[in-house]
Amino acid sequence: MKLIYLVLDGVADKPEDGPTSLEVAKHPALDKLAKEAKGGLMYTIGRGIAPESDAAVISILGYNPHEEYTGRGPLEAVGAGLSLREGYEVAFRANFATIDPETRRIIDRRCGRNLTGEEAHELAKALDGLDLGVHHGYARVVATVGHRAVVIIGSITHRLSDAVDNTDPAYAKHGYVSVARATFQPFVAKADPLEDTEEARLTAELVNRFTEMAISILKDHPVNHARMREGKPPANAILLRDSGGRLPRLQPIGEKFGRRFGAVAEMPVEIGIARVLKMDVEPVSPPTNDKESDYRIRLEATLKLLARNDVVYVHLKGPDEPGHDGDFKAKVASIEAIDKYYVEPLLAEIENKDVAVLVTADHATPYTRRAHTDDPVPILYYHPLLENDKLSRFTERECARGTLGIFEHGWSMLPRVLELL
Ligand SMILES: O=C(O)[C@H](O)COP(=O)(O)O
Repeated sequence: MKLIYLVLDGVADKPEDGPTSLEVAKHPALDKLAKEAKGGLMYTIGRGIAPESDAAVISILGYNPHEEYTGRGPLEAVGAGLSLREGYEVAFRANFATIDPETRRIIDRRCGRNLTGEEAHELAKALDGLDLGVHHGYARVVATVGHRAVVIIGSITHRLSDAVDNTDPAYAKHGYVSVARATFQPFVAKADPLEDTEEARLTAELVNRFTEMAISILKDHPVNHARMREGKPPANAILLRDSGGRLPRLQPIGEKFGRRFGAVAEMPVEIGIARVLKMDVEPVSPPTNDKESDYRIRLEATLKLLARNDVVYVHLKGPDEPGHDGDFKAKVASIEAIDKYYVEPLLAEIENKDVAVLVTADHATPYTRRAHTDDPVPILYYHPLLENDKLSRFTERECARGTLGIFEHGWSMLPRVLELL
């Protein structure tokens, strides 16, 4: 039996806050699957942890991120095609953001979510290769998707350390796992060294210099003048988080589970994870406004990978962004689009074939909270030969009734599912 492992980024909400997006959305294909599936719930890393996607995805692919993990930065970097000079470079996930340059108050961490690829590319070009003026320090900057970028802080001569704090106040760094803060002071933070070493002090100094230099360069950049003329928020700062100095050394997933794994990934961090785990990666273009075409491309990639692999991991970003934006209607619409343009034709393709389907999320992004939370996510496991749980729909509350029970840690879920395959 083969397996399609579908992850809907941030699809879960907080049922205590009222009807969830999954409850309100019309998703007949997911519901059809639910009626023939087993259900369950999962804390993707553990209770009390509101994870970012990077550590959560590592976890739900069967790896305990508390054991061997090195942060999101290096994964974003490898997903964007960059490599790191270990010991002398530290990679960060970055956001172009809108701030008040006088007070450093953050107005929008994602500069209106309307930064185009070309704009981001131009802005990154203005910062890439920057000489930081001390310790032979430099910065490499590459724009990825929308307001997202990768920043690498390096030194030609001095060893650096990834033990430095985020300048993005929305996430708290707990070792290598960053956790979304429910509330935070909206100011560009100073990067503090997180250990008492010369390397960490020096890295923090370079990060802070880069942040200041970037603010003064971006302020007068023609892209920002044009954006302001159009009434759009300028991308006049760059916030850093999730430092890491090397890739995690994880056993390739094919070797770990004795099966061939393929991956359809839209965003650099998931592409990076799939590369690190040596999956057969079929990168697809980043999400656009044409959902019908986006999901057709993703379905074609899934079927191509299914022909030559045992498990295909598919990560769809869809519901996460409207969850962050607190946009309930858009979150509902994104679930409906996935159902109509991806799940429904997928089910038609695999009908009467030996293919099981697992559907879940990497974390909850409740539209009521506008951030990731530690709520458990629903799991639906359809296997044509297994007894089903008589669930009526794919929702948080329905899946909670399922016989798979509650997984306390995401990393124990995939081994269990593969055991049942
Ligand atoms: O969209 C992303 O890249 C992340 O999932 C959320 O990150 P953000 O809080 O910086 O938008």
